[in-house]
Amino acid sequence: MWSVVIPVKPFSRAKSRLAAGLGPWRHELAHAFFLDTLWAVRNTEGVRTVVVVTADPLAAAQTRTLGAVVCPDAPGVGLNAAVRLGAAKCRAVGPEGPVAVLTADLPGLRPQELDHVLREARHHRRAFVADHTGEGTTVLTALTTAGLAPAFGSGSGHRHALSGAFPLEMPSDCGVRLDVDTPEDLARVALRGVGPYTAALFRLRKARYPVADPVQGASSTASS
Ligand SMILES: Nc1nc2c(ncn2[C@@H]2O[C@H](COP(=O)(O)OP(=O)(O)OP(=O)(O)O)[C@@H](O)[C@H]2O)c(=O)[nH]1
Ligand SMILES: C=C(OP(=O)(O)O)C(=O)O
Repeated sequence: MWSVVIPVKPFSRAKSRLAAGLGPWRHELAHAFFLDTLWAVRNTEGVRTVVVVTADPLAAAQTRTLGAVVCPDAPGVGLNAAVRLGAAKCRAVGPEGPVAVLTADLPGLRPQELDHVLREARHHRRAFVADHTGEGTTVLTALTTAGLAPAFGSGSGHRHALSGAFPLEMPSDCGVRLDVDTPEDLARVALRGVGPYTAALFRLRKARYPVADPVQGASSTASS
């Protein structure tokens, strides 16, 4: 059984690369992306413990509501330190076992995809899934929490590979590789299909988002 760590920065500071195209709505999107990621993880067979590392009070409250464990983030220490805090929390709640770290911006993630990734990752001391560009990382796994050695950040896919993590091959258009950083990423994942929270937000705000509406399938256009 797997432990999963999901690091989540405060929604008010999230998705700066979406600012140009989406302005203040990016914070709502970051929130919906997190909920869809957490929902998919919680519905993945073989996942026992989910630890969300965050300083955001709303993310913390909804983490508890969805039956996951909150690990308070230390302000200003950055993503890799947050991942290490989450790994330590997994050890604390125990028992020690395999752990996967997922970014919280995977609104197209499907439980069966993550199940496949975790089954494959079982064969490797350390493994990762590159994002759809091949440059970043959306999932990092290790058979023990001490073995994670996270190196997230720009170009992390190459760093994880160079440090010995096995690259798990997944189609570039599957949800586990479709993290959303830019408006183009948002259009890509919207066309593929998003989880219930992001889909609901699209319907609510579809006049604001210049992307295909995953529910209607039509292209949303600003109506105001
Ligand atoms: N707990 C925690 N999570 C973080 C931190 N920095 C990034 N994350 C999370 O790590 C994942 C990747 O984040 P980034 O793509 O670097 O940041 P972002 O807010 O999604 O996008 P940008 O603002 O455009 O960089 C997301 O799930 C973030 O919420 C941090 O310092 N602490
Ligand atoms: C933190 C990462 O995500 P991004 O590239 O979206 O910053 C990463 O790929 O390691």
